[in-house]
Amino acid sequence: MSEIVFDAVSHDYDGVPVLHDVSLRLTERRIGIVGANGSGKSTLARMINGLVAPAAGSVAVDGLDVARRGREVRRRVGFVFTNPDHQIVMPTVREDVAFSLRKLRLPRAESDARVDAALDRFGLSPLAERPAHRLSGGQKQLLALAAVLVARPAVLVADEPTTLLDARNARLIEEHFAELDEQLVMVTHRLDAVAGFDRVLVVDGGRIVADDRPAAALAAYEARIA
Ligand SMILES: Nc1ncnc2c1ncn2[C@@H]1O[C@H](COP(=O)(O)OP(=O)(O)OP(=O)(O)O)[C@@H](O)[C@H]1O
Repeated sequence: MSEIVFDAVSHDYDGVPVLHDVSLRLTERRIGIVGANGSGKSTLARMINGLVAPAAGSVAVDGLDVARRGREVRRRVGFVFTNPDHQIVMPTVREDVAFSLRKLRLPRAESDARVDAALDRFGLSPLAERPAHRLSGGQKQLLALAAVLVARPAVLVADEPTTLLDARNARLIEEHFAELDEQLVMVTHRLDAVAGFDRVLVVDGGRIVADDRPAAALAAYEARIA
């Protein structure tokens, strides 16, 4: 597994503090981040691949400082957004998955094989030639996942990947996440989704207020919101 290290990280947006002196070392395979709206979860998640640069402190992935070695870090860390429309960039499903490989300059046959395998892994092969923007919400999120994982990141960060989905699709996507071999850091409001994870962080007011195995962390969270 990769080692994700937050060292004394604080952050503010336009002078409004949102994270306060967060230090963490994340090495587990499946890590959940839960907490109230506006508590700082997305900001924390986005720092792992440099979408947000900390105002103070530093974040490193496998010893690579995210602020200085962003390109290398982003090769290791894939990111899945809440809204898949924000990351679908090509007209068809197949083209969108293939687009993720463009920078790797792989031989055509290898690139085709990897795209086929990624489509197959998420049940998208029958939709390969369909316009990506006409997929259902659940299918779009599967496409976003396929398009990120085809590049073989070591770590996947997902920021509320099921929030826009109906209950059935949310469960389907969560099942896919649960089966991933890649290291996963997932922000979610669906507490059931992280119950089987290795570690759960509870964020409140920009601080990590619980950091434990799921049962203990979720009990601490529920006690706070009761
Ligand atoms: N780009 C931004 N500019 C200004 N303020 C921001 C920005 N992004 C987030 N914030 C603010 O920072 C705080 C933390 O936001 P963040 O998105 O990290 O929280 P969150 O825990 O993920 O919330 P939610 O569960 O609602 O998605 C909030 O008060 C939010 O309004």
